[in-house]
Amino acid sequence: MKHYDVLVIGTGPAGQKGAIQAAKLGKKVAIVEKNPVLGGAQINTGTIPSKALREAAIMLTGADRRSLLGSDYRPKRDVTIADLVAFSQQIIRHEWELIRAQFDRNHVDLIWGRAEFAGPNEVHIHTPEGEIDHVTADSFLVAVGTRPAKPDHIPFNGTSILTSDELLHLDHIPKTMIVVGGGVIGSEYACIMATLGVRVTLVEGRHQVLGFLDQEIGGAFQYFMRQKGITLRCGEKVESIEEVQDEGDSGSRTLVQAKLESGKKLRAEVLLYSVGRQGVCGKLGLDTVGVEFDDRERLHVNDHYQTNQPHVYAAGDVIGFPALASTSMEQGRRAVCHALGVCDVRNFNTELFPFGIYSVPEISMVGKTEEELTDEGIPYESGIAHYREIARAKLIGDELGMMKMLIHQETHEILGIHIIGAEATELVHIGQAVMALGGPAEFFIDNVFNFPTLAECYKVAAYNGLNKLNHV
Ligand SMILES: Cc1cc2nc3c(=O)[nH]c(=O)nc-3n(C[C@H](O)[C@H](O)[C@H](O)COP(=O)(O)OP(=O)(O)OC[C@H]3O[C@@H](n4cnc5c(N)ncnc54)[C@H](O)[C@@H]3O)c2cc1C
Ligand SMILES: NC(=O)c1ccc[n+]([C@@H]2O[C@H](COP(=O)([O-])OP(=O)(O)OC[C@H]3O[C@@H](n4cnc5c(N)ncnc54)[C@H](O)[C@@H]3O)[C@@H](O)[C@H]2O)c1
Repeated sequence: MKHYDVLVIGTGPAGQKGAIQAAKLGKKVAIVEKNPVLGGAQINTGTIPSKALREAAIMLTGADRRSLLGSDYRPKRDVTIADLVAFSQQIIRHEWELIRAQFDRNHVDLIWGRAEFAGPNEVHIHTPEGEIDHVTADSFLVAVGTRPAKPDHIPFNGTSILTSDELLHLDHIPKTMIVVGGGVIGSEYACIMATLGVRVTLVEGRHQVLGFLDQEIGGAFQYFMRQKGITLRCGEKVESIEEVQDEGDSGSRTLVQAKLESGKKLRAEVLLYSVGRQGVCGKLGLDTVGVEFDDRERLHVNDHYQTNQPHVYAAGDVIGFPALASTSMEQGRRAVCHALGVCDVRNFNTELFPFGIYSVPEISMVGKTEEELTDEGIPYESGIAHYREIARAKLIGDELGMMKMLIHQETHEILGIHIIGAEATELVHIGQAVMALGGPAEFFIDNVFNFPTLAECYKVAAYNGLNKLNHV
């Protein structure tokens, strides 16, 4: 039986970075993967394919540069989602090779198969050949991710009633689509599909899509969604979903019907069900170690990513919020550092996690929203930069975007950066760095930015906010 210092379960971003960190510390480490491919949701079903689809849709339609192309630019209809996703296959293959090479270079043993605990320090690996490998380790990192929630009462069929994983295999671009759930997945895919000319209706149980956004940005986003032709049904819940025969002018065809609790009936060719994700801990044999999970099969951990059994660590989506590729990587690395007694890992300020939403337009934020600052009684002023005032934004044809900088009224410390528009997810890191280093808004006044760049927004927003504070 092979023994390791650390055994990692799952090759998504949390597992990968945890395994590499253990190897860099000179430990004997193995990583187990049950799927025939490396990289988890980040590479195969989530981040990379959805972003590739978005880029392809934008390239095809010029959607983020409408003011240059004109608003009636539409893609050809004979392109399929699978064609668009094919664009991502090259990137995905490259990522597989990169991960594989990293494991090889760092002497991480890669074991293919499904891992299941058989005791406090023992794991059984059910290999693709139908055998069981027995492995022991001193510490474990559980990084098994999540899967789309698929409640029993929804008649998923993989062709017209779909999860976000299945959407990637759609063999045509539908004319109409219902999206259930206005979280990050629902909002991103609603925008991508609307960009491709699909008539989208989005149903969200709460009164706003992406409810965690600063309300002004959220309001602007909903306005842009409607401008793209998306019908928003907020504050509405889906009661039932079924396939029905529709007798239209062009003959009989099968459609999906969603009945809302309010009694409304919506019909479309395709329905995406994206109301959150579900853990996969049930089949991990965690009872044999005494590790508990909640009713959504997620693990609870302490600040060091330890479960209730100190030698079993967990990181990534399996531990819940914020459930991002970006944060999962860092959690995996930190968990392993703690397991191996490395305690001098530098500041990890969870208050400064950035959020990047790859909708059309892009949205990104770091720090507090206006609503949070008001609730917490922190006095602030807001500085706004509209993209239409920025030369670079005009050059690239985005005159609708905006940046909002929230500035402490007394100390002028930056409390939050909120951006909607082209390159928002890149731009936010300038603000994040200044916030992390405690710089005041005046930094942006004194700093010289390249011209023309979108980064100039920082100067304009800082002037706007500080002028308001000085009653100019
Ligand atoms: C559509 C979509 C878009 C997204 N876009 C973004 C984005 O733009 N930015 C961002 O930061 N995040 C994004 N995310 C989230 C991101 O993909 C996840 O946060 C991230 O992949 C989680 O990493 P992880 O390592 O925890 O788990 P995963 O990536 O889910 O990997 C878990 C791995 O564990 C394996 N595994 C499970 N059980 C076992 C077992 N018993 N034995 C062996 N192996 C096992 C699985 O096969 C899988 O390979 C997106 C997600 C989705 C679904
Ligand atoms: N850019 C990114 O960082 C990115 C992109 C995609 C996904 N992700 C991650 O993937 C995870 C899953 O995303 P998600 O969007 O599936 O889940 P989510 O939990 O973010 O959103 C689900 C939404 O569905 C709504 N909802 C629930 N039940 C409903 C019902 N019956 N009818 C109507 N609405 C209902 C909820 O109010 C919520 O707004 C998230 O943790 C997210 O962080 C991140």
